[in-house]
Amino acid sequence: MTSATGPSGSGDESRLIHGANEKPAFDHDRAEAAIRELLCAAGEDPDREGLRETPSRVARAYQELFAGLYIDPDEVLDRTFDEAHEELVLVRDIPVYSQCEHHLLPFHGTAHVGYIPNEHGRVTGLSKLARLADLYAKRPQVQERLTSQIADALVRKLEPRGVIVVVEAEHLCMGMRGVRKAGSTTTTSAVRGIFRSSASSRSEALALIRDGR
Ligand SMILES: Nc1nc2c(ncn2[C@@H]2O[C@H](COP(=O)(O)OP(=O)(O)OP(=O)(O)O)[C@@H](O)[C@H]2O)c(=O)[nH]1
Ligand SMILES: [Zn+2]
Repeated sequence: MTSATGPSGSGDESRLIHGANEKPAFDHDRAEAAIRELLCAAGEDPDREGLRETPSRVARAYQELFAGLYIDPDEVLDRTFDEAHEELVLVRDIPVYSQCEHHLLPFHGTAHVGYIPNEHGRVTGLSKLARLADLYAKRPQVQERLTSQIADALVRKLEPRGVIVVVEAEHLCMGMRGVRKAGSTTTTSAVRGIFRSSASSRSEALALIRDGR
């Protein structure tokens, strides 16, 4: 298992998350022109009937696939509440669809996100863990950074005793091209706090992630 416990990588968000009056947006027209150009580069005729709408359609699709660039992760976790619970909270098998930033091809699989609340019992809604995974996935990504960004956002907002994130994914850039190892999967983990310092806490959480009991 690759352990992604380092800093959150090169995903500098300050470029994209501005103040409320200055919302950055996906440039649909520019993306559309780029896709048209790509089709031309491939020797296709972008004006033939089947392709006529394609540049605009692909631009809309990428707007959706990269939507996570324009959402502030801290806002997703803004609504926290106190609940007297100081044990593990774990959401398993969150489907993730992302794109590797090297080839802009999909990698997809599941994320498992767990944390132990701090002594005040600061927790967030379960759906927010899935929203967090989703928004970081909807960016040009590498799996290691996706994994640690989810963990670091939870550390920032919940100040929990520990966080564990495991992502298992198949990269189509390794399947449909290049080395052509379809079906191979990559597992990455990010552990923070008690899950980093205590091997037994980490093993317990990993067993729950693996078996669900
Ligand atoms: N660590 C990591 N590597 C990734 C991820 N997604 C894709 N890659 C790898 O990024 C690497 C890019 O390698 P390059 O040699 O620059 O590109 P390439 O010639 O297209 O490489 P091949 O895929 O081996 O054909 C490849 O080894 C991919 O498998 C990811 O999430 N994490
Ligand atoms: Zn790739």
